[in-house]
Amino acid sequence: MRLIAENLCGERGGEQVFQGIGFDLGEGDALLVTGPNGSGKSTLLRVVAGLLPASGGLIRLAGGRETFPDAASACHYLGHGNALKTALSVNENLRFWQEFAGDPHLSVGEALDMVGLPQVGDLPYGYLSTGQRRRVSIAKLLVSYRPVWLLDEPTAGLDKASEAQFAALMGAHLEDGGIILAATHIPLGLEGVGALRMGEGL
Ligand SMILES: Nc1ncnc2c1ncn2[C@@H]1O[C@H](COP(=O)(O)OP(=O)(O)OP(=O)(O)O)[C@@H](O)[C@H]1O
Repeated sequence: MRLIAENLCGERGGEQVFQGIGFDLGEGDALLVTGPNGSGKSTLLRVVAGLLPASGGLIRLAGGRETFPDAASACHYLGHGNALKTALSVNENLRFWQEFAGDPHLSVGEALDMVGLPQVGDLPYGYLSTGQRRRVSIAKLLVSYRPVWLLDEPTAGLDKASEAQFAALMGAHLEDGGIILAATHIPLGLEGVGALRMGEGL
């Protein structure tokens, strides 16, 4: 399977934010999207996730169409917000997302182990610290299978140990043939990955 963007353009509030974006990512590939604030990194990820329409060009999958009818259906999207309910327990939140997304992968307990939070499942999500909340959000990537991970500043709020743990999870996803498209201001601890610089040439 490949994730391909061809001459992709995006806009916000009727204003062109980026244009002419192209990439071709195969199994095991990661692309880091960098650029100044407001250059369109989040907009690009939201277009790929199908949350915003492209204003030009296209995003498509090559291969894997029998399982995933379009690019968005092959993606997990980790945005700035964690999309978890403060009043529900951590387990309830993750069970919701597993049922909603389908394609169960790791169990909720296994996913919490993988993000180093084996003991918090029964706590209300709202009791957790900022970094712990981000780690639960990362666990969402693990409870259902999607080959493409779209990550918007995924390490925001993580301490150094959690950053390293997440780098290992991303590395394992790539080794398993996954694809990562990540917007970030800081290195994510992945080696040999591509780079896309936004905010130049508009
Ligand atoms: N909901 C919105 N309505 C209108 N304009 C928006 C909206 N969200 C973002 N924009 C504008 O779109 C442009 C790109 O924003 P975007 O969030 O994609 O940038 P970014 O590169 O991810 O920035 P940052 O590094 O600050 O996260 C900015 O000029 C921003 O003001």
